[in-house]
Amino acid sequence: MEILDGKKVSNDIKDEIASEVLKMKERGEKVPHLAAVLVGNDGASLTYVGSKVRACERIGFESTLVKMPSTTSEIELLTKIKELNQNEDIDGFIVQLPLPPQIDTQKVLLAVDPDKDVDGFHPMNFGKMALDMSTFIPATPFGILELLERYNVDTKGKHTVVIGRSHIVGRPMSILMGRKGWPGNSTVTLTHSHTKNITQIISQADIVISALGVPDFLKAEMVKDDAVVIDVGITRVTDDSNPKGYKIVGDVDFENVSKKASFITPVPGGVGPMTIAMLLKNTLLARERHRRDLK
Ligand SMILES: Nc1nc(=O)c2c([nH]1)NC[C@@H]1CN(c3ccc(C(=O)N[C@@H](CCC(=O)O)C(=O)O)cc3)C=[N+]21
Repeated sequence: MEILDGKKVSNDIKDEIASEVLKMKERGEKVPHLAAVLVGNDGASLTYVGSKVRACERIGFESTLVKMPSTTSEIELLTKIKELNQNEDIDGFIVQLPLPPQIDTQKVLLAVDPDKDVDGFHPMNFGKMALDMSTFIPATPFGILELLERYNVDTKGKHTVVIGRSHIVGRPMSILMGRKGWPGNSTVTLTHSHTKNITQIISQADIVISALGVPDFLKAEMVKDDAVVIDVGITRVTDDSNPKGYKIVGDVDFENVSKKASFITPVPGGVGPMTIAMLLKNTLLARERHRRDLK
């Protein structure tokens, strides 16, 4: 069994981006600028956005954190998005999800300028992704592809089973794994809460990507020998022995599944850190495109 070490690979990627930023500075160019909008003060969201801003600082990006109260109206958020769309200095921005219930998430995602949509959540970018056009690929699926690539995991002709059909992980992942090229050329089954005989389907998978959010869902008995197991789950559970008072657990019973798997991602230290690295990569891409457009 080999661990797909997202912590290490994400650090490699951040180093690569940092050296690109250095070259930009040497050429006297503007460095990439990422903005993040956080509505409300959900604990997990604060942690993630904080990690994104810290990562920007580490690699030499400019970053802006826009904090708005949980009582923010849809109009107020849409106005802020318009501002960010028009702000020439900002290359890319994200609106951290989930949003409070008074705000229609679909309206918000549609309002983001597709050229600044480094999350890849705008329908235009989602469509381009499905059609193999150059675009921003959502950071979590992008991170999983990058891990598979850097560890030379063979995906051609393999049966990939994706568990969960969320718009930000499961659905795009199912599309990406079936695309031409590598990592791709996989035969994909997208499973969800209405899937019949899900355990039987999972047992046939060469590659399992679990994006469910149910701790310990995936057990060793459910996976084939030598399966590749990607754990996208990130559930916080209380843990009094941890100074933070909680720990992060994935969907996979790592201790037992790892004995059977050929490759496996840990939680923490797997897909999570990759998500942040690929958001930065998309922001670098946005900066480069933006610069070319200005010429
Ligand atoms: N517009 C938007 N874009 C997102 O990309 C987005 C979002 N909204 N909403 C929430 C999810 C979740 N997400 C994570 C990012 C990093 C870790 C991460 O770094 N996890 C660490 C642990 C971090 C911890 O200690 O909490 C790890 O797995 O090792 C996890 C999850 C991005 N998301």
